[in-house]
Amino acid sequence: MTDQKDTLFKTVDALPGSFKFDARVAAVFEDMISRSVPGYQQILQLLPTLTRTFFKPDSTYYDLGCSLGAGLLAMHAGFGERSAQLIGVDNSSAMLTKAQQNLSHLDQETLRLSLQDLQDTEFDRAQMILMNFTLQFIPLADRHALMARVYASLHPGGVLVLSEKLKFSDPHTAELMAKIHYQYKKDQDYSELEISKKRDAIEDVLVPETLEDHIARLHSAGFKTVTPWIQNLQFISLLAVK
Ligand SMILES: Nc1ncnc2c1ncn2[C@@H]1O[C@H](C[S@+](CC[C@H]([NH3+])C(=O)[O-])CC(=O)[O-])[C@@H](O)[C@H]1O
Ligand SMILES: O=C(O)C(=O)Cc1ccccc1
Repeated sequence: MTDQKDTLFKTVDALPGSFKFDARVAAVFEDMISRSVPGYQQILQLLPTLTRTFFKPDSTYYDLGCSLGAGLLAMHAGFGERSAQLIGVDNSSAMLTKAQQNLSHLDQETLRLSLQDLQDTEFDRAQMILMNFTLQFIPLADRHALMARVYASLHPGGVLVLSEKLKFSDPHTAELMAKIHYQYKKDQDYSELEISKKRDAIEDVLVPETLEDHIARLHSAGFKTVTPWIQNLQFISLLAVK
């Protein structure tokens, strides 16, 4: 996947809560998420291994909020020579157009991309469902119902991979993590102005929750085994097995 450097907030004015997954974001998204989310590449690197661990021939692998298709590509790498189906869902046409290009080498039996709101998506039976930093954009009140439908769609023994930005209930921990993440962004060549504009733009659009709230929701949706498998600062990835 090729991509431009993310200079969006060097030029764009950021009104509070104005962040959208439009064409300007899609054009720089790979660079944006890699330079903003420590450990994003690590998750993608481990996904083929996870896919092989849970692989079930001819079953379905979802990426909900698939953006440019990075997670679909990583799961496909885990298929090896074996056949299975990938379904990517995203409600941003700018993202999905680029995903189509990035995944154009996959045939129609292997890949389906669906331009849809997750809230309106009916899920087929699946072996693995990836939600890599997507639930955080779903309205809080709708999250439980969505996770209950995700649980219902999985085969017994199937796995949900849920990656999210965390909120911390202890203010000292919250401040510490925010401080290191701020430095991380500066180290990635974002200016202080770019960082503060992005923070304003995603306010109330990306709504993080605590680890405890995520774990409690996953258990109440029915998952028996729920565990973090990767964490970098406030960016965590959980495994939930049915
Ligand atoms: N209601 C919704 N329905 C469908 N899609 C949605 C919805 N809300 C948001 N999205 C989509 O969810 C994606 C979230 S980005 C995921 C990164 C990717 N998983 C990756 O591994 O590269 C994460 C981030 O930007 O932090 C965007 O493409 C939105 O259009
Ligand atoms: O930039 C941030 O602070 C984030 O929380 C990550 C992010 C990455 C891509 C789009 C929106 C938020």
